[in-house]
Amino acid sequence: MTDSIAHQQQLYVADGLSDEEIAQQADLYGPLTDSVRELIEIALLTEVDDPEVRAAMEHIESAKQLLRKQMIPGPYGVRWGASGQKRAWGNAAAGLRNAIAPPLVIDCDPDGRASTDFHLGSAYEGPAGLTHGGVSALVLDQVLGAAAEAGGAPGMTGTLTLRYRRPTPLGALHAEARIDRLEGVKTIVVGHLAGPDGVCVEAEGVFILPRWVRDRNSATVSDPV
Ligand SMILES: CCCCCCCC/C=C\CCCCCCCC(=O)SCCNC(=O)CCNC(=O)[C@H](O)C(C)(C)COP(=O)(O)OP(=O)(O)OC[C@H]1O[C@@H](n2cnc3c(N)ncnc32)[C@H](O)[C@@H]1OP(=O)(O)O
Repeated sequence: MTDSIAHQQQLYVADGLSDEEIAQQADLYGPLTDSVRELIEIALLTEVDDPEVRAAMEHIESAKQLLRKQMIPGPYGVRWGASGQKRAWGNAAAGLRNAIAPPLVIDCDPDGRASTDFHLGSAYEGPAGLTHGGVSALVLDQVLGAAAEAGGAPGMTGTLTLRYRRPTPLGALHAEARIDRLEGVKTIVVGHLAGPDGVCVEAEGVFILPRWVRDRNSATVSDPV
């Protein structure tokens, strides 16, 4: 096994937190993330002058110093609490603690479907006034991956194919996906991203459970993990 796979495995952690402790953490850090996300948008659009910018930067510096006092070494990884509740809070598309994430709140169905209504602000701009194509890919990767996982056939993205049919506006958007078929260890998922005028991006993804997980799942209990 390579060092990078061993490192990756260590970032999937069962930390045994109770649902109550998880809710407390979500209540504490969720609003912090929302506030930082808002700050990104404000920093992008503000037109205040020199003194205000300098004063704001001093406040931001103080906040950074406060928050830096105690930190996990990072990255956040994926964690499970005592009840099996999963926290991918560092996830770039959906992480509760990631201010870069729009964030996506994804509804999942065990029949292998996932959907989300979300909002992209000015921070996700590509062409003038429109959503960046890479951000559309980020959203679709996550939603298609969530459908695969919801249907009990999770995996990492092996291939993601996109067709950008019409420009994607910023603002209120919708994405959805469903498992199309299983081919051995591959889960093929289809989906799309839509704006108010209809489908903007169509997607097909091939999700594959990595070999190291497949090997572990097929190991007997007496085998070392
Ligand atoms: C403790 C729990 C652990 C959980 C583990 C994770 C599950 C995730 C669960 C939930 C996710 C929720 C949502 C997330 C959404 C976002 C996802 C991302 O952003 S993922 C980041 C971007 N993707 C990568 O970085 C992949 C990098 N590539 C790899 O790691 C490998 O290449 C991988 C896993 C894709 C395939 O490696 P192999 O060693 O398992 O593959 P081989 O055994 O050689 O092939 C198996 C079959 O797959 C085909 N295949 C291999 N690579 C393919 C590819 N790139 N595209 C299409 N098919 C491929 C092969 O032809 C073969 O097919 P034939 O069985 O013969 O029909």
